[in-house]
Amino acid sequence: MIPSRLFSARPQVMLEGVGFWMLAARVVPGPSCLLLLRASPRLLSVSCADCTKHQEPPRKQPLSEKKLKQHFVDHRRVLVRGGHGGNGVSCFHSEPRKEFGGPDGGDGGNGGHVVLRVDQQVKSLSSVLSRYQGFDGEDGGRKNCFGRNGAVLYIRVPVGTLVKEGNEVLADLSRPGDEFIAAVGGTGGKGNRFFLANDNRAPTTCTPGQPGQERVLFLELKTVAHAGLVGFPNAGKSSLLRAISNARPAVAAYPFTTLNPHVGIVHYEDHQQIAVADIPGIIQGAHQNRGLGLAFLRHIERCPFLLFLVDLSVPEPWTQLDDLKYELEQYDEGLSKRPYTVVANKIDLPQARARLPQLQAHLGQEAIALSAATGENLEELLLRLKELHDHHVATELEQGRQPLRW
Ligand SMILES: Nc1nc2c(ncn2[C@@H]2O[C@H](COP(=O)(O)OP(=O)(O)OP(=O)(O)O)[C@@H](O)[C@H]2O)c(=O)[nH]1
Ligand SMILES: [Mg+2]
Repeated sequence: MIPSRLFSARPQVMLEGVGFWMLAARVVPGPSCLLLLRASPRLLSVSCADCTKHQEPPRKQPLSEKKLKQHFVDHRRVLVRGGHGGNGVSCFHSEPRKEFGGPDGGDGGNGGHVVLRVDQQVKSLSSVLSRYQGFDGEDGGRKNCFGRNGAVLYIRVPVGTLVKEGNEVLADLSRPGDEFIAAVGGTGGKGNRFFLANDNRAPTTCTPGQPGQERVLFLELKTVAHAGLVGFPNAGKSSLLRAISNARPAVAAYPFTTLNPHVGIVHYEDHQQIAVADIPGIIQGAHQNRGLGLAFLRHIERCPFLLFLVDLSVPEPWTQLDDLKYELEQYDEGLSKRPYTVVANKIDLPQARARLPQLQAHLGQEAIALSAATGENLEELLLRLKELHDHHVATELEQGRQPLRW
């Protein structure tokens, strides 16, 4: 028996449906409004007060897959340069009756660092520019005035950004709020006051500010999620993600509809959130660059557990699992050995339902049979997802690591 209060994915979907019907009822013009429209065409431009009062502001349309594709960037080459240090100043204090007041040139301020900072609101590297120049430090001034330090320049990057210089990995920004100093600001120069010594009471020396550090970094995004959805094209990965989460990847009856990874969050009643990543479909021979190749598999490298989605509507569906595992192994050894569960989709189709016992027999294990389209048996998947998540949390804590939190 499955406790119905454990998760809230279906009620949410139903609530959305209720919202839609309420909205539809409101925008239908009332009879008085129709009368007005028929009576005088000139009144058409004047909206009915009754209707406008209840009309809701137009909702923001979700981005289509095509637009997301334009905006989704998962690697970037960036030139970063720290701010230049301010120059030290050489000058002497002088006032009436104190003609030789000594050196009073202040130091220049330090140049500002350029810092990469993880921001959960940022979903891709598309907002990252190709070059960044940090803020310069201010020059020193008279009367021992020190220049102001350059402010830190923050570059906002998504969770899961890998920072590389050449082949060396410098940082792995996998948690919200993580920061990495990409380029250090130059130090400020010294004013002549700094060089005052017993044997030199009137130094004229001052030093210029140092240029900031400059380097070329390669940023690579590896999506961070708890579960990775792996399956052949058209298996229904995006449909399933839409059914269990608030993500809205495009769904269509042709292969390779999804070209970029999408992350959806499954909300449970105990406020637990599990992130599920839908990645483009894999086909046989993907490791030889067939289909979309395997480059996008980096997006499931960070998923501690996997959901293998098998399409029951095609003959011999069990071969899909072997092929998927093989391709994953080709990409990264051990990837297919992560904790996983097999999900058999499209159970609503009669021929698919008939293949289920055969699939179970071939796999030698239970597969979760469901329908992403009708929502049948989604509860079992949600429970299994929670189990996998709890297991992941327990093993991470056992090994003294912090489990991934969303
Ligand atoms: N009958 C039935 N059709 C489904 C079900 N799930 C998905 N489909 C259909 O299968 C087709 C492919 O669905 P998608 O969700 O786009 O499949 P995908 O795995 O994301 O495909 P790619 O993005 O190309 O890899 C669509 O026409 C869906 O309507 C299901 O449970 N039952
Ligand atoms: Mg898809």
